[in-house]
Amino acid sequence: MSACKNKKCTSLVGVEKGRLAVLCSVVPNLAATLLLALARRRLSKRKEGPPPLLLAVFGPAGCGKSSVAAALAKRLGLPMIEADDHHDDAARKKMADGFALNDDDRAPWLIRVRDAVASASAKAGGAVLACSALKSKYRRVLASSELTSDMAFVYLKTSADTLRARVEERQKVTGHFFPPQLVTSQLETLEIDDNVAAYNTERGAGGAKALVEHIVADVLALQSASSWSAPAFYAKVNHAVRMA
Ligand SMILES: Nc1ncnc2c1ncn2[C@@H]1O[C@H](COP(=O)(O)OP(=O)(O)OP(=O)(O)O)[C@@H](O)[C@H]1O
Ligand SMILES: O=C(O)[C@H](O)[C@@H](O)[C@H](O)[C@H](O)CO
Repeated sequence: MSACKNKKCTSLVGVEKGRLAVLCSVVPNLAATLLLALARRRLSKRKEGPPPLLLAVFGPAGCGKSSVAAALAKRLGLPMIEADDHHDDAARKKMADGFALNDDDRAPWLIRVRDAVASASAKAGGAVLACSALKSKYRRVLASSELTSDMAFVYLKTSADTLRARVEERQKVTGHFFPPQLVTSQLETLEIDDNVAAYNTERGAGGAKALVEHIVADVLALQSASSWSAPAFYAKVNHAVRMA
């Protein structure tokens, strides 16, 4: 049996080298045909409409991600996904008992959250997520499926004192499971890189409501110029303090 002579084909084979070589000997130019079909599918998907608007509001406990994500979702007419709803009982108990989650605890949870966002976004053409997503690699997991790859990350920058005060107050008032003593570990775990749009939650008057309007204005400005994308969003906000 002769091996496939198509150069593109040899670059495609990888795992299925043997089987694809056999197929290519039967169907001439199979690899080129497959590549063309794939490119056409991608193109037709893009032509169907604007890319989904996927925002992930993230940061340590108490930064306001649940409040801000809920208001953003309402304002933008999109579903909201709350990552806390996807923690299993063991993880909730661990945190309630005063122990921080580690990478292993968070790994399956991040996949569940990613998949929930993907399915909500596929139905609604976008979604707003509230998720701690403290490390860069956690954010990469959230954006790791085809349907979530356009996810834009909104970081709510908040001082340690404010975080502690908000989490303490919330626990007193609502009996929320997350204890204030875990705020330190949240801050130690937090990693901020260039792939985020950072908003300061403590500057200016108007609290969470005004903050949401700033975020919406930035997003809509890019959308109305047909230039919405996560990198364009980061460049526009560029870590600037938006609550001046
Ligand atoms: N910008 C803000 N200004 C003042 N208070 C705020 C602001 N954002 C949120 N809060 C208050 O802080 C508390 C924590 O907010 P929220 O539950 O939204 O935070 P979170 O980041 O989702 O926390 P967690 O991840 O622990 O659930 C709430 O009582 C909320 O009303
Ligand atoms: O990654 C984590 O450590 C968790 O997601 C926490 O951030 C909590 O669930 C949340 O803050 C409580 O609401």
